[in-house]
Amino acid sequence: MIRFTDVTVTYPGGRAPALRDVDLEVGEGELCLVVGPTGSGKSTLLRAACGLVPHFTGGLLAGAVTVAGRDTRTHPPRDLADVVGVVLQHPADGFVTDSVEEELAYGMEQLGLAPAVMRKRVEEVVDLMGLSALRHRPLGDLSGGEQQRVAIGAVLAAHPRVLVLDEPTSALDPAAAEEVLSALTRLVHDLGLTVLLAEHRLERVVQYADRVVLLGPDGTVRHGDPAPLLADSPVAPPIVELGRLAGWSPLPLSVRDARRRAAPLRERLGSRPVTGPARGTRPAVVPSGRATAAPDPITPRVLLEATGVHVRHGRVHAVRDVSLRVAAGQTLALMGRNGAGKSSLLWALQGAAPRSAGRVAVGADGADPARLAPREQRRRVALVPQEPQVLLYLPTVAAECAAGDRQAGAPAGTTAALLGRLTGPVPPDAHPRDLSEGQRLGLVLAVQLAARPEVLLLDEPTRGLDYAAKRHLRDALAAHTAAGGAVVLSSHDVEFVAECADRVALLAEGEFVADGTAREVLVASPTFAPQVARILHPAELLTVADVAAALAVTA
Ligand SMILES: Nc1ncnc2c1ncn2[C@@H]1O[C@H](COP(=O)(O)OP(=O)(O)OP(=O)(O)O)[C@@H](O)[C@H]1O
Ligand SMILES: Nc1ncnc2c1ncn2[C@@H]1O[C@H](COP(=O)(O)OP(=O)(O)OP(=O)(O)O)[C@@H](O)[C@H]1O
Repeated sequence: MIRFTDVTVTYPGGRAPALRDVDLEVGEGELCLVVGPTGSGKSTLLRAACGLVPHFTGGLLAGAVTVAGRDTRTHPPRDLADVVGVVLQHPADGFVTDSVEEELAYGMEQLGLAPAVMRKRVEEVVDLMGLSALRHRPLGDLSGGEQQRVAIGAVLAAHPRVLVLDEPTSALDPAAAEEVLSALTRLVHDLGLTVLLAEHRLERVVQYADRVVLLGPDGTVRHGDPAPLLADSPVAPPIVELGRLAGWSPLPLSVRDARRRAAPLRERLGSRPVTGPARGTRPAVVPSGRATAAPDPITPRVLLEATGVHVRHGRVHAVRDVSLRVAAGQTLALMGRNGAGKSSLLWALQGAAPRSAGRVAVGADGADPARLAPREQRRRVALVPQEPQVLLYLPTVAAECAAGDRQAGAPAGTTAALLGRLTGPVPPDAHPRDLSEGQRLGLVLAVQLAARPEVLLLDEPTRGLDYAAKRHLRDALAAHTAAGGAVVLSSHDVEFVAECADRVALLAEGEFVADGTAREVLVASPTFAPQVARILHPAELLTVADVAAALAVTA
């Protein structure tokens, strides 16, 4: 269905090809998963499969790509629209209408389908993607995850034979991701849909894949059955890392298979009570209606305190009467369904979003961040938003890094060094617009980390980041809190939260419904438990590092 013949892609100004000598055939009815480190060329491969490379991105494509027998050199994307549906990394950029229902119908209108057919198909995707509560909403008002689901629904409504999806679950909560992936798998199995899908959170998708395409750092690819390919892959989900630690062969890729293999390991761990390191014993959420108590003298300095915060967007009450307190040294993760109010709360804490009620105080003098001068505000509380590119405005990576150093009063090279640690080498003369998703996020994170604000707020900070980059980010955040800062992050990435948060608070419909140590909240949750906790339950371990440490103790 999709064929790459000896394909090499070179971008203008690129020092090396982004893809090199790729030969690949994806058969009809196959779900093919594209994996690889940050910036390794996954999006380039996907864009080549639907003709966007080189027709829209520029650059040079040598070799040939055919989709359903059509050569992309002679068939630009508009000539492929009847067979290929595409959702790229920023679904909102692809929206062409104003409301959810219009967007679901738009692709079909372009194909000239009869109104009765369109009507029926809109109902089908509303059910398939769980969009009934959103169908009359304006697109501009949707949360990140809501947008992602609408974008996937809109391409499915046109009944493509091939679906190209770039990180389709990156903004989805774990339950929504599972629903969307099962729906896609049904279409693959029952209707022969062909799916080419790139994803960093392999723990979410690998069990659905028929085949994996693994990109190397030099643009070359290997492909084959998922388990043998992942056995020595540099990018591997926790289940594979655990399998490697336990010496399982062949590697199980689903939690169910791993649980079957893990009985001896559970027994070994079960010989004494095992829990991971105790982190985050200090509550962050202040129960509703209770005045926040004055911190006692041994409590670390409170850096941010919110009391009774309420955020409304028109008729939507996104955050309701939320109180929380974040102290120096603390990393608090906000989790919850798509649309639960996490981004709205983060913007309210930073001061940019209008609060309809409540108070936010930062720093020793308890100043409201919304009233501080920009420079002082940035020193006390900084936010990396869900769409981080909005903070980038200079023409090169080097210029952004230099501005970051200047703003932070940090020695020259500080921001660039942080960026290099997070995502590996990034060409300094590249335009930020031309970076891969993970490289661009890495750049914004580096600028904000270099500035060392007292409180760092991060909205979904792992999109586009591979496992190594996430470990570096975890270490950078740990260094930030060890130096007396605090971090509040919102994330659907349960594995990342398990690695780095000491406290987790769950939001539902704008209110806190749970607050506890990462272990208390994650281990017990059917939705938010990381892979290791699911496989080794009842041992209360969250990460592969926790398991290694527990085994060392039991040895
Ligand atoms: N339009 C462009 N012009 C120049 N270089 C580009 C362009 N798009 C991507 N690149 C470069 O090509 C390389 C591969 O980028 P690509 O976006 O395909 O990676 P990726 O594997 O999808 O990354 P991520 O995991 O961060 O999404 C990167 O080094 C990137 O900087
Ligand atoms: N500008 C807006 N106008 C109207 N409603 C909005 C606006 N922004 C957000 N909302 C709604 O407020 C609610 C909370 O949105 P928010 O973006 O805070 O959720 P979230 O928990 O961050 O979601 P996600 O996990 O999908 O990013 C959602 O129902 C969303 O549709």
